[in-house]
Amino acid sequence: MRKVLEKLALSTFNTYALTRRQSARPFSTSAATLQDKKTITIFKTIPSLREWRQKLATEGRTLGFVPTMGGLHEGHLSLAKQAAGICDTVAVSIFVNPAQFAPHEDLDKYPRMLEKDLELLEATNSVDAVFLPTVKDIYPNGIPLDVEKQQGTFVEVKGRSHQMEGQTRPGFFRGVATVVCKLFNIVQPTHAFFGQKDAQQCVVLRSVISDLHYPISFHVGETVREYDGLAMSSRNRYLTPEHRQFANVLYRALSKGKQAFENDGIRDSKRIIAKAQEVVESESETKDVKLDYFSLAHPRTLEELESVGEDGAILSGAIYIAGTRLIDNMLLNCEL
Ligand SMILES: Nc1ncnc2c1ncn2[C@@H]1O[C@H](COP(=O)(O)OP(=O)(O)OP(=O)(O)O)[C@@H](O)[C@H]1O
Ligand SMILES: CC(C)(CO)[C@@H](O)C(=O)[O-]
Ligand code: BAL
Repeated sequence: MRKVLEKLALSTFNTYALTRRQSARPFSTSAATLQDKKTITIFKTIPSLREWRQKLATEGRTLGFVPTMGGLHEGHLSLAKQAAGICDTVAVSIFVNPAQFAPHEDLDKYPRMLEKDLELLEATNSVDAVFLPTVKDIYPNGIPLDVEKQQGTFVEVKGRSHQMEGQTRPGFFRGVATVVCKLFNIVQPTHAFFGQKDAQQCVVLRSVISDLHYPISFHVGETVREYDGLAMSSRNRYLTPEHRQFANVLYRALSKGKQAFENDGIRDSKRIIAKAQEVVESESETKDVKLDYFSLAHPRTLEELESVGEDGAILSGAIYIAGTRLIDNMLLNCEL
């Protein structure tokens, strides 16, 4: 893999077939298995990706797309595997999108580990193409983090972007919707895959697809969790071993809220949220945990609910553990 990446850095070509380390395979591996092994092609420019995409179109193949910001974990890999189960071909993008970070947020320290990411994707045997655009390609006008200074075209989803995550991160969904539209226009997938962990993002992007008439089927993958319930997230890497020990507090809190709904039949929003709050507040007294918000929202409009009705609800929250922001959610009798 290191050789491949060196080649990638040095070469002036646009696309690269990853050479498979066949010599590292067990002697007993059958010819059929080797033939079935996918070869990942890496695209670093928009024209090279478009050329590949056009060829797929002439062959009438479906294309599943998993946009990511890298720092990959099992959550991302599960989306790639889900895509491979549904689509003929799978593309993953890795692009740390400046437009979704506020000036005070963690753009600079966000995990960047391309070599490891490619190894993980290769091991899934689910991915055909990886797209690695540059910031200049995606934002030809530049992309200052201060929204007031930005130039060019941006996509806003009104009514779904200002609450929950959007209250603390006001420009966040504008940045997400904008980059995802750009990526959709470049990659032209037939199917797109997003994780339930980012529930509001799913609702916002489902609206984008429907409002802007993208001919793309939208799929949501279940949240993949660590052994103790902590939702996998690239930002979990920021946690020290000490903080990691209680980082599942948000999961425990949301589980209490969900239990109140499912086992005790409680429908009143304040009472469900109070159950979750109790858990975080009791730990905040002794540990470096701060609650940002809990929300009980309608699964499509994201309006805050007074009580859970027949459409169900998204119970979600965000906390800070020693300054690291973690989000999670549970679905009460609904789907995204
Ligand atoms: N635990 C998870 N289970 C399933 N999907 C996930 C999980 N974590 C992230 N995803 C999905 O992977 C895609 C790419 O997410 P992203 O690269 O931002 O990773 P992340 O782990 O969510 O990082 P962050 O720390 O920025 O929240 C998104 O659709 C996201 O919802
Ligand atoms: C969808 C996304 C890749 C857009 O940058 C990002 O918000 C993410 O990884 O969830
Ligand atoms: N998965 C969401 C990416 C972000 O927090 O920027």
